[in-house]
Amino acid sequence: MSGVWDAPASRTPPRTGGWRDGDPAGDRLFLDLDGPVRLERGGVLPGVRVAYETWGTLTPDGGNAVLVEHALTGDSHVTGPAGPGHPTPGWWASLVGPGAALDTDRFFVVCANVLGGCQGTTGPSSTAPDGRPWGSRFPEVTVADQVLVEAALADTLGVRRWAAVVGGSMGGMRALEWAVALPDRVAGLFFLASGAAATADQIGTQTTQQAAIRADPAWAGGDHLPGPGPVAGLGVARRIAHLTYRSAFELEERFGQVVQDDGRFAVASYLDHHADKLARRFDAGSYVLLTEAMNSWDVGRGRGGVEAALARVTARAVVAGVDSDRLYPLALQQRVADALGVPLHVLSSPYGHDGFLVEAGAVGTLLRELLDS
Ligand SMILES: CC(=O)SCCNC(=O)CCNC(=O)[C@H](O)C(C)(C)COP(=O)(O)OP(=O)(O)OC[C@H]1O[C@@H](n2cnc3c(N)ncnc32)[C@H](O)[C@@H]1OP(=O)(O)O
Ligand SMILES: N[C@@H](CCO)C(=O)O
Repeated sequence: MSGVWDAPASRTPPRTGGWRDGDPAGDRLFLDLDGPVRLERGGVLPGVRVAYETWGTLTPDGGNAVLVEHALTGDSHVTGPAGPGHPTPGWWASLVGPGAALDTDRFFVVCANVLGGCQGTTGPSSTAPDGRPWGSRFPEVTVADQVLVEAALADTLGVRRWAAVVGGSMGGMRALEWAVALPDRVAGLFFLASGAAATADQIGTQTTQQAAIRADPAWAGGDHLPGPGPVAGLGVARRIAHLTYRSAFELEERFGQVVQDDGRFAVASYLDHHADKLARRFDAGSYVLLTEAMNSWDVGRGRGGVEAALARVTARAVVAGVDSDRLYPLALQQRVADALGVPLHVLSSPYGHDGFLVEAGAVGTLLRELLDS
């Protein structure tokens, strides 16, 4: 397996939590992992900080834990209002809580900001040992590296085997990597709107988004000065990405050729809005790093190919996709379902790839199916 931890976690927090930063209103917990952390592509990090949140209570045997994996611009905040450390309200807010699909009366739910992210876990905007941001010096990371960091978190929390690992989109990649790399630690797998390996179409749109960021003079080769940074480039990247996240049908129904009073096409105004919102809350360095991790995603790398890798999975699996998803079309989930010998669940939705976030009710029904089986 790629990526090796040379040292155990430097802190052993109590089972239901780690240490908090100075903000008493913050609901994130933190774990510091000592390095050196050797990454799949050859880079080394001297240590990694992991920001995470938990809901519910871990049972003494550690068997009721569910790991939720966020997507590209998500973070640890699955549920709850926006607040310190998480600029958006919970992205699957209705799915976690007492009586919810991820029922916190039964399950201990965990979500961590991904390695390379910008909401508390070590990433390009974090401070390197020399006191300056990592910036362009941050090493390339892969999905396998991200899962190994999460495995160290699981060890520290006292979770030997997850009741389920759950994720959509980029989160689905980490969920699948968990089930393949560490099959004895995953009892249930929920794989949604994702694929087993990056497609040329995904790599094409993601490298185009990266080019938009790099074309912004404020990118400064990945070492932008403190301040807003390459917000214009990041905004263009988000506009391109957001179009891939929604369906042509939905955009046509909502916006058509309508021109607003301010002279902008309504659809352009909508994309401007999403661009502005992301540029205010997300680091361009993390955006480039994480899209590159997605570009290099191939669960079959070094394992004899996708089907051979998926043959390692022992978890009960629920595999689902969205019928209008043009970025992660159903054929990608069908391949995973076939290899795992399970049916493909198709969510019917006009919202395209973002259906994995918007159609929370249907997602919850499938989650219950997995967790109650
Ligand atoms: C797994 C993860 O964690 S990924 C992170 C998820 N969160 C994000 O990506 C945050 C960005 N938001 C989104 O991507 C989407 O809003 C989703 C997927 C979360 C939800 O989708 P929807 O509920 O369908 O929202 P939609 O895409 O219609 O956007 C609504 C916003 O567009 C704005 N909007 C709609 N039409 C227009 C227009 N013509 N001009 C300007 N703004 C417009 C609305 O005012 C609303 O703004 P607000 O979000 O600031 O309140
Ligand atoms: N809206 C999601 C889509 C990517 O899966 C995000 O920004 O993370």
